[in-house]
Amino acid sequence: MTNFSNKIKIAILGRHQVGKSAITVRYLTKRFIGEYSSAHDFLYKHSVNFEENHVPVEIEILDTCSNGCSYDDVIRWADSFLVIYSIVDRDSFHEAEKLLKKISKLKLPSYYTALMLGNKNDLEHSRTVSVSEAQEVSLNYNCQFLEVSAAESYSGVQLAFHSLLKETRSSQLHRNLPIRRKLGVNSVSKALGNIFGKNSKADRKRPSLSI
Ligand SMILES: Nc1nc2c(ncn2[C@@H]2O[C@H](COP(=O)(O)OP(=O)(O)OP(=O)(O)O)[C@@H](O)[C@H]2O)c(=O)[nH]1
Repeated sequence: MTNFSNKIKIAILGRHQVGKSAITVRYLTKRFIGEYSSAHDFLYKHSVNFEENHVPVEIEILDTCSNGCSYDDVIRWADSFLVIYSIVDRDSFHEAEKLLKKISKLKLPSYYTALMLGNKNDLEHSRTVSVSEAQEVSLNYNCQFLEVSAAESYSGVQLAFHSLLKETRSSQLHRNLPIRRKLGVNSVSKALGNIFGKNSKADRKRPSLSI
């Protein structure tokens, strides 16, 4: 049995007015609320079932208020990050990229997961950030990418949170496996050997794939 913490800490980051609170509250209550007080950070504690085995996982979501703070403490605190920009605000996209850069520097060498989320895609007519450039940034920082509208769709917001949570969960599980059970080079090589028949008598002369 593993004895690691059954908790995931998510930080919601992004420029002011991109919809950080709208997305957080939409996920937690399924409702879209147009205006929020944004003078303080809010920490929400919640229990969710997003895995096939239906074991509830404790999550903490920190909805930050973008008051010009550096976020350093928040970045050190969190295991995973929802980095939000608005598809109608280019500055917020550049800020999301800067935040991903900062997270990757501050979290090294520890593992973290991140999802870059373009919000307000109901405002397609005013779009200033294309999907392809956002995809490129997400590839550069090895994070997931999605676009949603907190105003129009609960399911998109739920998908974003659950994709992030699933990735975070599987990385936690993998890191807590005993070393000999992790899929190392040897076991990858062995698995490929099985697939390509390296170990079967009939195929011994087949060129083997070495890693
Ligand atoms: N059209 C549209 N408006 C949205 C959407 N999500 C949020 N908004 C609006 O955007 C504004 C900012 O939303 P907030 O959730 O307060 O944004 P925030 O990032 O938490 O703001 P700060 O705390 O000030 O940084 C509000 O007027 C929301 O109603 C969306 O998906 N579509």
